[in-house]
Amino acid sequence: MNIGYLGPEATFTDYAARQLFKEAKRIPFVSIPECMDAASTGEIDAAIVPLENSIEGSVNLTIDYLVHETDLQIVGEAVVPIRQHLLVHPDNMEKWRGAEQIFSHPHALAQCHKFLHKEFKGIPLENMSSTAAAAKYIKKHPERNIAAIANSLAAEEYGLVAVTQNIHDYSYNHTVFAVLAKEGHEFPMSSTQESKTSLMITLPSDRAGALHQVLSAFSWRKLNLSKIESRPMKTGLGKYFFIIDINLKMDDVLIPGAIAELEALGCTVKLLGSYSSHKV
Ligand SMILES: O=C(O)C(=O)Cc1ccccc1
Repeated sequence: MNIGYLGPEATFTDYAARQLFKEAKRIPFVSIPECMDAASTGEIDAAIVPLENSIEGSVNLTIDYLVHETDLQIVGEAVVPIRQHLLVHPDNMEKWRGAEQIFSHPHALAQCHKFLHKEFKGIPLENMSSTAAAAKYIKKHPERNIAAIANSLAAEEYGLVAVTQNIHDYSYNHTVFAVLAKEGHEFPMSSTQESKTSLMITLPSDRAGALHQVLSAFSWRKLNLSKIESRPMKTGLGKYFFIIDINLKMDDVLIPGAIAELEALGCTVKLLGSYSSHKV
């Protein structure tokens, strides 16, 4: 089995892939859309990409690409603890406090905002496609006094030194990674914790109380929701769709009943996936 992930080697996504798919061949991609496209075309069996972080919120690129650009479904998710460290080239380990630029994925920079504000005020931050891409760049440029924010796997992989550990601003820092595949793909994944069903819902336009009616379709069936999030439709200001997560695997009665009720209200409903969540 071939699993694509946001690379290069030693990203947090790579760590999630290693934990979930111990036997699979892992293939790195330079961006989330490229990884998802490869799953759509069948080049890989599944894509694993970051979906949501407990400090920074949703990875909008993943949600928007999933909804607007692909036919993929969510077939599983992994919840991974995230520890961010400041990594430098061994040549620079004595002078890292004078680093002139700090590189990382935008989510990682945001997770360490307070640390950066305190220790590196005014120092330029550079967005990279992933934390490991930042670490790889630092490895290639020993002549520059620069640093990356990345994990200990990346420190090992790229021969860097973690000069300050656990620099994320809140000790509870977890990211959810989604496993995406074409409809009908079943994945053997171990240690199931809980089940979820994710729906994308578009409301009928300009109807007072439409969202209230949507929520009541779940509420009177006692369907527990774990997430409701709105994202722009990208067709005009004020036009949004909703992502709703139900804490239950797709069944024969309750969820189909709720979907039928929503459609009768004039909503459009798309199943994004019904899957298991794994704590790794
Ligand atoms: O850049 C990475 O290592 C990723 O896998 C994306 C990411 C970035 C920051 C926190 C969690 C995941």
